[in-house]
This record gives sequence, structure tokens and C-alpha cells, in this order.
Amino acid sequence: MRNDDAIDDQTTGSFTADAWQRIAQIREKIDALPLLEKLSDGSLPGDVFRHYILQDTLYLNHYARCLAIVAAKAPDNAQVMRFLNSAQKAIQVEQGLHAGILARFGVTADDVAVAEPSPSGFAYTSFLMATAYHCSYAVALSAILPCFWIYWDVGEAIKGRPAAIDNPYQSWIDTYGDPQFAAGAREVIALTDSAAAAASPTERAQMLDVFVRASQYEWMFWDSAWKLEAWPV
Ligand SMILES: Cc1ncc(CO)c(N)n1
Ligand SMILES: Cc1ncsc1CCO
Repeated sequence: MRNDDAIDDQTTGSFTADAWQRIAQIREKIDALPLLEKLSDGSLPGDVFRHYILQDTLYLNHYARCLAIVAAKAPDNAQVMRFLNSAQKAIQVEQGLHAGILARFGVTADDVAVAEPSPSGFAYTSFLMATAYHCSYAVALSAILPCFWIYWDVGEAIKGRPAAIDNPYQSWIDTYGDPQFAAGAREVIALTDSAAAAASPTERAQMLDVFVRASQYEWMFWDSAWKLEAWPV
């Protein structure tokens, strides 16, 4: 598979190579999601994408803050700047890509301001926030990694399929298929490996736990959009 080749080059036997292997089943299930198949051929129902993008706007809002917390915990200035830069980019995606798409769907800034997170979205961001605040740099880093890595992987997978003409979701595909997004993900992978190399066995076990949990939430986030998930009461 596409990302497994990239890993073989740079990270064989590393923490991230093991972690990536550990979530192989989750990745297969992500690859099989009808939402992604229909997003890549342009046939995804508008209400599903609208639900997804609105939820993802709330998600990126929290995710940017998690990146800022990770930046604050970083052991050196280069890593502080790396994550402050990512936090900024996440907000730019929210205000650029998402605002443009939401406007097309007739969703206003006021609608976004009062939107409620879905149960799955709320669980994912709550987990990331708690981990970023409460845990060490290495563990927090491992929790935020699947967000980069899985989207890089999905972006590559969609790019590898024949492009649909006039796909209404092309701007989304271009964002995550961008080589710059891939480069950012690779950097975070390398930093996570450095942090893991310096971590105790207990801390490394925690790193793996949060990596797997975040990956489960990545699958749930898409699945919940597909089901237009809302609070049952
Ligand atoms: C839920 C989710 N995970 C990852 C990304 C990639 O940034 C995103 N936009 N949303
Ligand atoms: C992870 C992530 N997702 C959208 S923007 C961003 C930060 C890219 O550096």
C-alpha cells in the first residue's frame, strides 16, 4: 500500500512503523468507507458532505488549539515553531477551504457559531484536548499524529483514482492530496519517532494507546457524518 512504501524507506522498525501496522485493520475500514468512495467520484450526497464539513470545522477549531498546546510542551524552539505553524495552517484551512464550501451550502458564520458537535466529533475533540493538556509531549504528539497521517493517506488514495470531471469536492481532495500536506505529515512522523526513542517503555505504551484511539475516532468521524449522526436525546 501507498504509505507502507514510504514507511519502509524511512522508518522500518520505528515506533511509527509499528503503530501504523497496528492500525492496519482500521485503515482498511477507512479505505472501504462509502463516504470516501463517493467523495472521490463526486457522487456524495450534499447533505452528508455539509454535515461532515460543518463538524470538521468544529473539529479543526479544537485541533488547532491542541497543536498550540503541543507547541507549548515542545522541547526546543524548532518544534515549538513547527506546531505553531501547523496550528496556524489548521485555522487557515478552517477559514479558507471550509468557509468556501460552507458558503456554497448556504451555511453562514452564525450557523457555525451555534452548531452543536456530533457525539463522535465531541468525543474525538474531548479526547484530543484532554490528552494534549494532561499528557507528556511525546504522548500528546502521538495522539495528534493520526489526524495528519490518515488524511495524507486518504488524500493519496483518492489522487490515485481516476479524477471525476467537475467533482464538487475537488477543493477538499486538492487540500489533502497536496504534497505540502504530505511533507507536513512526514515531519510529524519523524518528530514522533524522535520523541518515542527518548521515551520510557511505559510512555511508549501510552503513545501507542492514544495513537490507536485517535485512529478509531478518525473512522468514527467519517462514519458519523455518513449517518448524519446527532444526539439521541
Ligand atoms: C477529523 C479530521 N481528522 C483529520 C483532519 C486532517 O486535518 C481533519 N480535517 N479532520
Ligand atoms: C493537520 C491539518 N489539517 C488541516 S491543516 C493541518 C495542519 C497542517 O500543517
